Amino acid sequence: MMEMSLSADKAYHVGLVAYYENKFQHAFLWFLYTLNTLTEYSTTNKKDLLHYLSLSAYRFGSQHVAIHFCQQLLNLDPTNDEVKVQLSLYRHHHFMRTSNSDIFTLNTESSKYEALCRGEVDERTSRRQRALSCRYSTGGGNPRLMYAPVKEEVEWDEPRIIRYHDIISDREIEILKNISRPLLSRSVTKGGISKIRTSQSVFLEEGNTVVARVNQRIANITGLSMESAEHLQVQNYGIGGRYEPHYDAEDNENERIATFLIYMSDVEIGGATVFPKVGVSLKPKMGSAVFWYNLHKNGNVDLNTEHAGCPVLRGNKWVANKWIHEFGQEFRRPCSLSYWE
Ligand SMILES: O=C(O)CCC(=O)C(=O)O
Ligand SMILES: [Fe+2]
Repeated sequence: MMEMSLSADKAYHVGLVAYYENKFQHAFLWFLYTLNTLTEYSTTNKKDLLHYLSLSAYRFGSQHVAIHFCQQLLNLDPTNDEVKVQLSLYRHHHFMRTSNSDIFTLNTESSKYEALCRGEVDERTSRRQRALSCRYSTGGGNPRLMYAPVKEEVEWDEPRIIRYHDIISDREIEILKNISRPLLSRSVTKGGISKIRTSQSVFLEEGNTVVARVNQRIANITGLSMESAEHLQVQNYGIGGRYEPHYDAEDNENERIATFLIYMSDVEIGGATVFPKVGVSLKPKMGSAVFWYNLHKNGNVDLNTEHAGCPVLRGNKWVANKWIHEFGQEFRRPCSLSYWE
């Protein structure tokens, strides 16, 4: 196998991107890699690199590391007054205490999410595995599914996450992609365009027969009313595209009671849907869908349903979201007054 390693210049570039996204610990580690792999052929300027090494250490809260690299910069450029000022600032500045001042060990708040995305966590212990099962389902006796039951697999017990296999054909997927492509635009979150959600998406209205058919199928499978559901949202992620940990629902009236997420592609590497609070990772499988309730029966957000779409590392990811709301489900998923459910 060919040995692949990232050049110093490319690593420097990655470091800069991380730095300007305020991910200082990541940035620092990329800059450190750059420093260790720098050769006479590299175009990266060593002074710039040392400057960013000290800055990212400073921003991360590691005073001695910031001073160390600032000192190295001064050795290389002894007459630079700006660096002298910087160094004295570092020496006298009151540093913010961070939860982890060991800069070499990645330990950020999002570490569980990242570890899940790297495939390093699997909470599916054998005890837990035994609680999981698969079966053919008729959506609770829905006549439309009596002779064509769907393959249902329990992916997780709490929160209950169900995977439905082969619920949409390759042909239907192709049609949905084709009608979406010219309409896609940068996805937004509640606050508008955001670095935490880097994908393109479009809401598709029911006018198209395939869209209407897919919506009807979701109603059949889940047994829920589509009365207050949002339009089907097709979403496409390119390389690096992701959606960082978030909840689909908030504490408002008529919230997103459930999410039905259809995978319209496989992803070669990356792109899993992960639930950091419980440690579950769902691999996109074209033609399958996953379903979960975002709300407890008492209407509160189920805090374990926090989830993310991991960065796509290789390939291209297509999904379609159907967000189903509370209104209309009163008799289909009765509410509970209990604090616990
Ligand atoms: O792409 C995924 O795997 C998750 C998408 C998601 O969570 C969303 O769009 O709300
Ligand atoms: Fe989501």
